[in-house]
Amino acid sequence: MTGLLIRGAAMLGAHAEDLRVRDGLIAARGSLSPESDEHVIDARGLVALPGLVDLHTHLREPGGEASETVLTGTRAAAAGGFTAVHAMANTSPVADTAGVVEQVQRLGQRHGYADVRPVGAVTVGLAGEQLAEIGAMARSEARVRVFSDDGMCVHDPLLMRRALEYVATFDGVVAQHAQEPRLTAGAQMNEGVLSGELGLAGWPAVAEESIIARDVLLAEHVGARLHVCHLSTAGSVDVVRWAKARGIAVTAEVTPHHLLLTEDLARGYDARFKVNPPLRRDEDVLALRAALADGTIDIVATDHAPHPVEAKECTWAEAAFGMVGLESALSVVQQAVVDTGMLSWADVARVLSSAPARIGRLEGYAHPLEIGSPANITLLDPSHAREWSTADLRGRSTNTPYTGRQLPGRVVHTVHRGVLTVDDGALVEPEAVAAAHQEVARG
Ligand SMILES: NC(=O)N[C@@H](CC(=O)O)C(=O)O
Repeated sequence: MTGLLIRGAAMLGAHAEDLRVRDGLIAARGSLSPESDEHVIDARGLVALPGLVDLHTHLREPGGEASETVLTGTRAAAAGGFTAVHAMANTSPVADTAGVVEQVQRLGQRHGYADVRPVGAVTVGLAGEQLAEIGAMARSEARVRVFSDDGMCVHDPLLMRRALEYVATFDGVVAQHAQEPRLTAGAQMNEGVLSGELGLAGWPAVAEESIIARDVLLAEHVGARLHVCHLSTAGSVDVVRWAKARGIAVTAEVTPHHLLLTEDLARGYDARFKVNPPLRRDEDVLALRAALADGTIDIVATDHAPHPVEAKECTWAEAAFGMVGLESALSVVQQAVVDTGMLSWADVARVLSSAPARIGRLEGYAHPLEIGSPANITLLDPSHAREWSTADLRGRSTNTPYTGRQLPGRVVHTVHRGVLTVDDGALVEPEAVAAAHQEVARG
């Protein structure tokens, strides 16, 4: 089989068409008849989206292979409809040299489930004391464009200024984890009445908002691009809205979980709901949804943060921060903002594919589903609904916050560079994915 014919999918949720995939590209659209060497996919009733792009994934390799690897994480990505992920730098060793980022990128290429774009650390060892080899990572084979100490905030204003100045020279971006460390020492959950009631140290909204306010001003001062990771408060939305109105080159992301879940889930002290930044209040969730709808927030990014069972099945205070999110992202977005009428499927294509690709300077996603574009395609069934369980996960860790929840939508097929990675809801085996990529490469 050298090509694919996808029949009758609703393009970006609008009118139905057939799509022909050849040599890794979208070759034709319209009303098409199958050719003898084509694999035909009946996609009637399915929505066709461009392959999803995650700007914020923790793949854990090297060093954290007990929680996730590049292979298991990209399989989880494919299952969730993603064809590209940006791999965060908080690995062990930290991705702060050209050697580590090249290693991560090559692992992604070898497995073939999704493009893996390494994120480079801003500071050596994420320690916040000395700039990492930013230029070497940018010039490396991995061509790093996104730099982040995610998990840690670049809190020293001078280092942040220097990092912004540096990345501006090659059109890179600093993705800031906005968390003032002094205001969040020992913090366990959102600061408010509930944290007092539960006896858990509070994490004030101002710890996030004050860093964003400082950094948008620094970005303006030096004329650089700033990206703000995982916005979680209504106040952060206000600051970003103000900065954009002023013409500052800032972009912002929200996670699926911050669009759906609130701090009330901490009541049971179940550490599956412990995450950085913490789940906030209803008002924050509504402000984040509205900001995504009006464009103040540019993208949805998963912050997929796998952890081993022992890091979550312990007391709240001892547990690690983080939730897995690649497999559930599209369903949670559908529930929070599509089924509520705030975003169309074309908007979803923007916030989960073309906009994150643009921020990461990733090519091939600018013209979703257009003829001549790389064939990165996600086909989903939005009418499907199911009770979420750990059986829905494809990565190595099970720390999902959605177990027992009704979630809509199901990824039925994922096509990465012309190769099926998910077929009829099931992951395609690694050997078959590798062989199909070789066939595409041979033309
Ligand atoms: N988002 C999370 O809750 N966890 C992240 C890093 C972080 O603490 O931000 C992780 O790497 O586990």
